Order: sequence, then structure tokens, then C-alpha cells
Amino acid sequence: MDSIGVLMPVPMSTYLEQELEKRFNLLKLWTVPQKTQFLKDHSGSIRAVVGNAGNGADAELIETLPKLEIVASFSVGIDKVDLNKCREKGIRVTNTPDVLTDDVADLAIGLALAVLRRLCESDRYLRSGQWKKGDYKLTTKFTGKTVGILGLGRIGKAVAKRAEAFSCPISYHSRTEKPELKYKYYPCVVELASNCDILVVVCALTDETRHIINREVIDALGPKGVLINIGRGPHVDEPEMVSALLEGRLGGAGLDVYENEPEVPEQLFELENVVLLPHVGSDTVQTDTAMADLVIGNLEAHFSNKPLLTPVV
Ligand SMILES: O=CC(=O)O
Repeated sequence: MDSIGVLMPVPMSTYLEQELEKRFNLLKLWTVPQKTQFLKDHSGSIRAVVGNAGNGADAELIETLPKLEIVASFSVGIDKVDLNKCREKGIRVTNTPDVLTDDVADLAIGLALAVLRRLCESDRYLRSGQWKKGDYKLTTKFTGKTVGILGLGRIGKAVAKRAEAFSCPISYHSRTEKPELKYKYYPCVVELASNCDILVVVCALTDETRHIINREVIDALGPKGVLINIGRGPHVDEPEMVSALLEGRLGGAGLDVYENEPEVPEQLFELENVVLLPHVGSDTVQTDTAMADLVIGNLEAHFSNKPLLTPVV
């Protein structure tokens, strides 16, 4: 398979790069200065694109690559892949579900704890020597808080399971009710937000879920409510969230994703009730390896005419 051109637009995993290089002709787009010319020069040999959560395969890239057969995303979310264009051209698409579920769900709980118990802020308090002048102030209990989950897929269910261990009543909103689950279903997001202390956003980003967290939902969550976003930045109307936090209309936020990554609204930097992570939901050594193995497994299956391991299209 070493003559098959595999295009990687941005760096994402050293292990994945090494393993791809052992099997394919890996073309690292970020290393070349003349990207458009490079793509033209290699358009006859590129049969696969390996993208990620930030850089997938848009219509323009797909049109540039006439021999493209598969987009294997190093991510579970495939909102940066033009799925319609792929369907139209018969291009297969795969992602990396399941292997990252635990890490992302762990991080949701970590963010909720970090916001309510002010873990980052109290760490800064100690490091700056302020403990010597007095104890850190009281924070807010997490155990028993009502957790509302927006999107009860694989990761949403894993968040629910973890929150249950903290005796948190669970409620959710998703496109359809899941009667087999004992959690309370709200057919409307505003109702879910009105009835929970912590709202975790974990659904897929689609045209329907873009800005699903708008001013009405934020106000329903209210000055004691905490928003946790481990889904995608564009789920949230970011300027509305920033104003609500600055004006005290929202109690706090734990964010791993942003509307224009890596740009993050700087007004949030000064807020002690906000914890900001640089989109690291699945970034552990173990999950990086598992995701890379899945990308490679999908590419090998495709180029050996075997069934894909985790097909999306
Ligand atoms: O954001 C990360 C992913 O979609 O895997």
C-alpha cells in the first residue's frame, strides 16, 4: 500500500504519523509552503485524507482531489467533513467512536468539579502565596446536583453514568426520547435548562444544533447554573454566553470547545467561575493510540476491500 497517497492537512498525533508512514505515502500538508501547488502536484495519487476535529475535508479540498476514496477522521465528530459532497462522489467517511468515550466523559465531570469546587482558582491561590494570608473561600458542592445532558449518545450516557455515581439526578434532551433509560426526558432544551443545575452539551454539531444554547437557554439555566461544553463551540452562542457570565446571569462555565478555535474570548480569562481547556477531551496517550489504530484499521480495510470498522458514509 506504500504508493497510496494519504493526505494529512494538519499535525494531530505523532504515533498516527509514524504508523501511517510505515504503510502509506504520507503527505503532510502543513510542512509545505505552496499548499495549492502541492495539492495539484499530488492530486493523482491522493486516495485518502486523514483529518481531525478542527480540519476535515471541505467541498473545496474534495473537489481538488479527483482520486479521493476515503476520509478517515481522527475524531468522533465529523462536522468538518462535507458529508453531502462525500455521498455525492461516493467517498467513504470513517470516524473514531467508542475509544474516546471514557476520556471525554471523564473530562465533563472534571470540568463540573473544577467549576463548582474552583479547583483551578484555588490552585492559583496557593501558588501565588495567598494561602499564607488566609484560607480559600467556600465553594459549591457537586454531589447531588441535577445534571441535564444535551445529547444522550455514547458520550452522553457515559457522562450520566459517572454523574449517577455522584448521586446526581439525570435528565436529558435529545432528538428522540429513549424510553429504555430511566432518566427524565425533556422535549425542549429550555425546559431541560430550567430544571437542572449543570447542563452538559455533548450532542453532535449539525444545522439543527448550531447555537442550540442561545440566550433563552442560558437564562433558563440561570445565575446558579453551570454550562459544561465538551461538544463543539458553535453549539453555544458565544457572545451571549460571555455577556451572561460577565453580568452574573449564568453561574459558571466549564469549556473545552469554542466557536473560533483556537481563539477564546479574552473577557473569560478574568472570571474565576470559568474553567477553560484547549479542546483536550480525548487527548490522553492511551486514547491517542486507540484512535490512531482505528484510523489505520479503517484505511487498511478500505484498501483491502474489506468492510470498514467504523463507517459514517
Ligand atoms: O473533538 C473531538 C472529536 O470529535 O473526536
